[in-house]
Amino acid sequence: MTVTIALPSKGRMKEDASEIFRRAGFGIVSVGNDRSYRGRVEGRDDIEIAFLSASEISREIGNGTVDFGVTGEDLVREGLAQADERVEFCARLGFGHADVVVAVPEIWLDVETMADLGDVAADFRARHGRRLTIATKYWRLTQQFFSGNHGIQLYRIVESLGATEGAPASGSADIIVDITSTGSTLRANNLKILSDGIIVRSEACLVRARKAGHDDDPVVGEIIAAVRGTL
Ligand SMILES: Nc1ncnc2c1ncn2[C@@H]1O[C@H](COP(=O)(O)OP(=O)(O)OP(=O)(O)O)[C@@H](O)[C@H]1O
Ligand SMILES: O=P(O)(O)OC[C@H]1O[C@H](OP(=O)(O)OP(=O)(O)O)[C@H](O)[C@@H]1O
Repeated sequence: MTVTIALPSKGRMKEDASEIFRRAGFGIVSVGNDRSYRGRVEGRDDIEIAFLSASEISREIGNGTVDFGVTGEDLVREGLAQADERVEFCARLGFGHADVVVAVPEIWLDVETMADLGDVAADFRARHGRRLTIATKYWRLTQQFFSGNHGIQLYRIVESLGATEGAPASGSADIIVDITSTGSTLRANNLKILSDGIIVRSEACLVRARKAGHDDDPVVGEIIAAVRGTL
């Protein structure tokens, strides 16, 4: 069987992902020209490389079109329901660190925790005539965290595909759920992270699609061991 590995084709994780595989002994080359979305491993005809965006990689691992991928844990958990049943996080790769967090305006002095936010959400309609609104592109993670983990049901998600941190100041939402790494975008927008408001501490991971054939495939085990050996 040929094992397919999906690697980021662009963006912040591209170079680091290829470098991990090079250190693991898998030298990756593009097939065709530099802009090609297919690659191979030097000296190996049993491994194929697919270059995709980080978010596409989580989807393709989820539906089993590829065997392995390198992408952020946040994207896998957002993209797939019951992620741990469908994929295995084989290794945390030490780059692409970012946290998915709940952040509220700094001037909400009485709101430091999710419990405080639950109180605000419960009173919000009586005070403002509408539900608390959350700007995010992380729908699934937000619903799981608010409704599942914290029993907060009274809120509305407004989809934000960019400049999410600007939503509270512009009035398009009250609070946000978004990714942060240095924290400077949150600070610049006068937002603070709730003390128990970290939803996922993400980094780039080697992720495997759980497929029946993998148990008997020595190449699958070889790839996991070689990548772990670089860390
Ligand atoms: N400062 C950061 N901002 C956003 N994402 C970051 C940051 N640092 C690390 N990441 C991680 O990078 C991944 C997103 O990477 P990138 O933006 O390159 O891909 P993408 O979402 O697939 O791109 P596109 O939306 O253009 O398809 C996520 O897993 C995220 O956690
Ligand atoms: O905590 P910080 O270090 O400030 O990083 C967080 C910011 O970085 C990302 O945006 P970026 O401009 O990198 O691009 P993106 O929205 O395309 O991911 C992300 O969406 C946040 O807005």
